[in-house]
Amino acid sequence: MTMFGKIFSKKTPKTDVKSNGEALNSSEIEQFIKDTLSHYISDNFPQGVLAVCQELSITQNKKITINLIMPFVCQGELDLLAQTLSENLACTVRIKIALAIKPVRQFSLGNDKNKADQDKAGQEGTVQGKVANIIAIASGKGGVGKSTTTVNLAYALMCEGARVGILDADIYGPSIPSMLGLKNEKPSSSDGKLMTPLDAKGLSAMSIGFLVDEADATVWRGPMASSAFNQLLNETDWPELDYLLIDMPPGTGDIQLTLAQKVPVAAAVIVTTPQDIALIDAVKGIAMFDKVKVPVLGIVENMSYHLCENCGHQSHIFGEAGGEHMAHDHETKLLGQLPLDIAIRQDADFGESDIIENSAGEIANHYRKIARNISAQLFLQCDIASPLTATITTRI
Ligand SMILES: Nc1ncnc2c1ncn2[C@@H]1O[C@H](COP(=O)(O)OP(=O)(O)OP(=O)(O)O)[C@@H](O)[C@H]1O
Repeated sequence: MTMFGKIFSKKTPKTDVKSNGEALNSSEIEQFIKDTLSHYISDNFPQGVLAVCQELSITQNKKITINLIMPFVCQGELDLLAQTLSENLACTVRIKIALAIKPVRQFSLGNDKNKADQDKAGQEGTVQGKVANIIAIASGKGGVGKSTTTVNLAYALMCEGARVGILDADIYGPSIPSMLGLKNEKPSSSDGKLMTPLDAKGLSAMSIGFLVDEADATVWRGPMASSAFNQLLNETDWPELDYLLIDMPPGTGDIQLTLAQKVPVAAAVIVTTPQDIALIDAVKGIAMFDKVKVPVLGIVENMSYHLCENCGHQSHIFGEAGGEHMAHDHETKLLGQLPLDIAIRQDADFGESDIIENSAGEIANHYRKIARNISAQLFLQCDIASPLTATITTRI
């Protein structure tokens, strides 16, 4: 299996001049750009960029700007392609991406109660009408860094240009408020019916932790927890969002199964560490989503290695390549690996975000790459317009 992020780009000739020494004219430059875009192959562009691009326009002045409308986040990846084009054309080339992210699934939930919830949500213009795609972030085992990863992936998707919300479904240990720097904050309501989500550096956030004391929530039994969660999801006045990430409670018991069934989830992502006991529970997580027919996009291996700040040595504290083997054995993708890094722990503890402060930094790059893989795989694996599942028409 290939590790995500490797780019398999077909070589294009260095070509600011023709073989006879003449400079390329503007239509030759345009053709060269289109050829490069269609021949660029990576895990997220298995059939090139043009196969998934919805609109392309090119402006040529002193600089060249390529405007693309895309169905998933990819700015960080295509910035690298713009660099290659700049070198090849001996001129500054920028790729500007506008996103047109559509819901990959339509829902008609089975039982009457769910249907009623859904209708109510639809009428009130909340989750069904406003949120394009809900992605559940789950882990079989507790403490593997699921909440930390959810928060950072939400910021990373935002850095890539998406409109993102986060919903803390970890009813028994809502840690998202403090990770977002919103501890002790309360949501308001403009109409006395729907709650306005809190804003965390541009993310729309909702958590049971905003509404009740942590100690009160921990004693809730299944139905109470599940109805509290439904309220959070459907009685929040979500703005228009491309993605709503749900931080699921750890485990694969009844509560998790009920949530996975009740929520109109487009797909799930499993977070694990490379440790054997975490992997065994992560497999249970995959099985749980299979049971309720929610596609699993892949797994994120957290705390994969620690990089010594002094000598740069990589140590695999929780074992090596466990996530990769598991993904292979269960025919899913390894969406990426994250280091065990003190800065990640400190940001989570202090409610800060290096991803927002330093969006081109090393930590941001790790999360942004995984965020792009999630967004692309959701489109490629689940959307009817995906070139892997259907033929699409490209408008150029
Ligand atoms: N990549 C990382 N590097 C360093 N510390 C991390 C990393 N990921 C998570 N942590 C730290 O590990 C601890 C557990 O993380 P977190 O609360 O996100 O786990 P969880 O799986 O959501 O836990 P729970 O099962 O309680 O919901 C936290 O202190 C967090 O700061």
